Amino acid sequence: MTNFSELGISESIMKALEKMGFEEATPIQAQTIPLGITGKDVIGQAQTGTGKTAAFGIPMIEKIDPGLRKIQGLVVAPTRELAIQVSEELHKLAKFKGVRTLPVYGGQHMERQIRALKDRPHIVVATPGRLLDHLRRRTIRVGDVHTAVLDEADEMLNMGFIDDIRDILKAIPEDRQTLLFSATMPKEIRNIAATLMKEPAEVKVKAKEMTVSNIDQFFVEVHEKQKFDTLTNLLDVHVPELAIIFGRTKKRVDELTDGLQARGFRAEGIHGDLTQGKRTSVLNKFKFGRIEILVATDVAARGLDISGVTHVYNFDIPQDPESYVHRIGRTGRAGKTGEAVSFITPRELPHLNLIEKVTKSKMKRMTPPSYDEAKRGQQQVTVQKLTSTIKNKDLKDYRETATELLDEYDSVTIVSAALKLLTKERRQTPVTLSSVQPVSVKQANKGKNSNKKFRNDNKRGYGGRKGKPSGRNRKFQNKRSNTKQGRR
Ligand SMILES: Nc1ncnc2c1ncn2[C@@H]1O[C@H](COP(=O)(O)OP(=O)(O)OP(=O)(O)O)[C@@H](O)[C@H]1O
Ligand SMILES: [Mg+2]
Repeated sequence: MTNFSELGISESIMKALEKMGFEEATPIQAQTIPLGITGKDVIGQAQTGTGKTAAFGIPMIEKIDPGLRKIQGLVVAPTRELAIQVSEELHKLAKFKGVRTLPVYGGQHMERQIRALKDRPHIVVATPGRLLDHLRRRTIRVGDVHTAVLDEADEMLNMGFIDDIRDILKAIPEDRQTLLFSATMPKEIRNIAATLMKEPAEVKVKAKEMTVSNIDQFFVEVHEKQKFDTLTNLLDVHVPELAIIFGRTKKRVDELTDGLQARGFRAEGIHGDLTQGKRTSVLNKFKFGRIEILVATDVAARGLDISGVTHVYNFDIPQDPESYVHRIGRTGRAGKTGEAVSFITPRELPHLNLIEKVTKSKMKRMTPPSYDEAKRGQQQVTVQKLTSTIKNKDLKDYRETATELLDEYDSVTIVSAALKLLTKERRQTPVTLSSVQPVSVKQANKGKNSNKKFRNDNKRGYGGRKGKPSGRNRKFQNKRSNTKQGRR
């Protein structure tokens, strides 16, 4: 581990790092911050949850002149929630320097956003579609931007976004510094990236596996029709602090959420068809623990940093290995441990092998718990509640009634009744989900080593926009008012 003081960071940021409780630099930070400060273009790749945000944020903030009230740093991120989060992290890092950051994303009121932009932030963190809208309307000026960052660069350069990103970068002065970061960087994307940069230094934090070792990875072989019961049994046995469950489509997410709620779980869904207000409120509820389960499409797969996520379930196995890496990376962050469980139908077993091969990691087979085991899991939760009440609560108001009860019934009967009352018995409400096609290796391999793979993703509502005009010369076209980027 490296001390931040060895990296040439100025005092105001050092103070911020101390306040944030960052004691030592992570490897990607140690390797890219000094390079970034020299002004070099950097492609940075390191596992999920290892602090890439500060790795690109610190060099960018170092170069900002707070006295110049112009946008000097621009970060582009694939989803709205990520833009908000990155902006918040940069704000924390930059506040003692007097550098102001602003997130700019689709689904937010345009007029309000324009007013906020007129307030002259130094750094803007934006989603591509909304950023292009502003560029076209000339409500954002990027002529003074000296540092451009693509967070989740491989996602941003996939076929759904590449033209937008090219247009955005073309609007920024050529002598800029460009920083690209992600946990995954398929070769074909890296080649595209290089065309947008000036002799980039490639920094890849060496790791045997693409996934972090502090995530325990499991798979459960399960027939499609048994998936839902298996999921609720697992949840009862694991008792996650916070869990994210990934489903393949928006409809699937809605159905899963309804089913989980019917069985008494505090779950809500997030996907691109919800209003931005709803998306924000669901995510906030999850962050603050008012719901325990977030059911999501891949809209929540990249970059989101929510502490307390102990479990990730791939209710549907993702199509591409990169998506697997990012999804499970929502747990096991900043050195914490986590558990990931992927549901695989028998026909999908070859796909599991493919993911393991590409990510160079192994998923251990997990035997799904039975309903009885799930019930015992729930009882254990009650027992814990009961014992902590015995230890910590003043029970004197209840003693007299308890003694009376003991005159009438034996103690085991009374305790059993109390346990029954306190235990969340899952109503065995039958839940039926619409059937989905299994993922096949053939399907997933189609377009491997070409960008078609990403085009397929976009058809699934994986980040691209519908009805998007194509062609490179459509710079800031007027027709593009209703942009839908980031909607999954
Ligand atoms: N040096 C550090 N010491 C302690 N915590 C850190 C350090 N750097 C970053 N963190 C914290 O670690 C968490 C993960 O950081 P971050 O979100 O930047 O990871 P990431 O590499 O971008 O992950 P992903 O690939 O999922 O986007 C955050 O909560 C961040 O505040
Ligand atoms: Mg990140």
